[in-house]
Amino acid sequence: MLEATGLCCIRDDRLLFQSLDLAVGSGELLQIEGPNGAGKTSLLRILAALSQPQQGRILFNGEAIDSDREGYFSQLLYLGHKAGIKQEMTPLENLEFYQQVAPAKVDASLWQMLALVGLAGYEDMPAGKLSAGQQRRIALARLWLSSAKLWILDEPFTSLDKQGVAGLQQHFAAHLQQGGAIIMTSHQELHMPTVPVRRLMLGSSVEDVAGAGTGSEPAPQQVLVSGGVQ
Ligand SMILES: Nc1ncnc2c1ncn2[C@@H]1O[C@H](COP(=O)(O)OP(=O)(O)OP(=O)(O)O)[C@@H](O)[C@H]1O
Repeated sequence: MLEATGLCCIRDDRLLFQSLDLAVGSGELLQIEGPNGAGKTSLLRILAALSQPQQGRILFNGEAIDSDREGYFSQLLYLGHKAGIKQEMTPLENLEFYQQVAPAKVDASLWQMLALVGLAGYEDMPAGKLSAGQQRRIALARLWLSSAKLWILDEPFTSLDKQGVAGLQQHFAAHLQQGGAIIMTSHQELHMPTVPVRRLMLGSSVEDVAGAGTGSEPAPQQVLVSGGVQ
């Protein structure tokens, strides 16, 4: 579904990764791991076409993502690590807003959707007054509303309680079973026995770009590649 080759990312004069290849197919989950600052969010944003790599190319179903951005975005759901919700609006209004921006056919009502993500009873409270985990649940409701095939998720379990994590993992499994694909970062170990999880580890060492490619030192850091099925 998504295939990236030769990705290089420099941020703030630092080489975060280079020569990075990855691919995720229908029914697959790719977990991107690495210490703080390794470049996980930067990689996700590049894969979601929200920022540009210094080098490399990314294909979605064989087409460069830049060649048909609208087509790509219609198949993509990106959730950043911030909740990305409207604080002054209620959970229900937030979901109505999502539906307007990216209409998708859903069998359940928005009220049922909120109950599904554990927000029954909070439908009418301004989101800004809810806890971090409850706000996160509003954002995650998009995963139940969207018909996008590819999910790119930055730390989706942040602030969720045990039940929230378990419910989300179940929903991941259903999405994969229906032919979807997921690329996500998480510092958490996944407990999804029915799902083959591949892992990509970004390295910890970063190096000043000024020192890279001079021939005097090996290319800096990383790229332990995905592969092992847990
Ligand atoms: N737009 C930007 N401009 C300058 N530097 C940036 C930018 N985005 C990220 N960086 C830097 O790139 C490095 C990697 O950031 P990134 O957020 O990708 O790491 P991460 O692996 O997701 O970290 P964490 O686990 O802490 O969320 C950091 O040092 C950060 O300061």
